[in-house]
Amino acid sequence: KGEHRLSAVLEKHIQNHLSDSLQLPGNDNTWELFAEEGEMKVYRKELVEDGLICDPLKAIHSIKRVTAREMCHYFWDTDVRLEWEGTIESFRVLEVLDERTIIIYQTHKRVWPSAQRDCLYLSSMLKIDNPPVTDGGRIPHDTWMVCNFSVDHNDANSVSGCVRATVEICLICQTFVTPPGDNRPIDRDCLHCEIVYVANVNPGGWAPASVLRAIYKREYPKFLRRFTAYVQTKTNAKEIWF
Ligand SMILES: O=S(=O)(CCO)c1ccc(-c2ccc(C3CCCC3)c([C@@H]3C[C@@H]3c3ccccn3)c2)cc1
Repeated sequence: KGEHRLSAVLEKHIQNHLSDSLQLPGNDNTWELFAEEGEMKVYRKELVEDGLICDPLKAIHSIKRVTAREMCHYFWDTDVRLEWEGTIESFRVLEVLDERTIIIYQTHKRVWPSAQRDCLYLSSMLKIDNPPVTDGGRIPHDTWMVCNFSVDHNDANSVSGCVRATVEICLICQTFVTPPGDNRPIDRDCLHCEIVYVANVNPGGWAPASVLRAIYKREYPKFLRRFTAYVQTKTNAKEIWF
């Protein structure tokens, strides 16, 4: 695993997510369930910082026939980003820190009446070796994570007029395998992946609370629905990638 100038700060973000993002929101009453579709449950908290809506979001979901590595790979890999991400207008990889850690500058489609937003963040994908066992004590086959958090960078000649939003986002995925029994090979029907997606987005500048909360309410469930369906389709005919 490559060491780079941001390895230490990345490690801190990873440890924070492993300790708090894996806490399932159903267990405590601080999270409000605001969208539910089948296995997908989306929770939020109301949080205002300096007058800006920074509502933390946490989603849990169970996706059949895919592995944690496949989910994280397609979430992290910028080659396919525009195939599933519907809210970004453009993005550029500014720097490659190692084979699974990059720095991205992206602009989001403008949401009237607020100004257009851009984001500048480090994105890293990694395998968690000693996986934290979620409650219920079931043992995952393996655990992968993608961590996206805002950083500074000189080369981000930002699009004029954009307000810089800051993000702290994490996707943690665990593969569960139900052996088919009597020595049959494992196929995709034996797999499912349980994910926790957390997103803390600070819009970086004023926008009407009602507009932002409407965006969050619409965009997050849409993103989770669209992205998970994308990975199921993309991997369906492929060899299982643990
Ligand atoms: O999971 S990721 O890493 C995937 C890589 O793109 C990620 C997700 C979302 C954001 C994000 C950044 C800024 C804003 C702005 C727009 C107006 C004011 C806030 C939003 C708003 C919430 C809407 C949104 C929600 C879900 C998905 C996309 N958009 C979201 C960034 C990264």
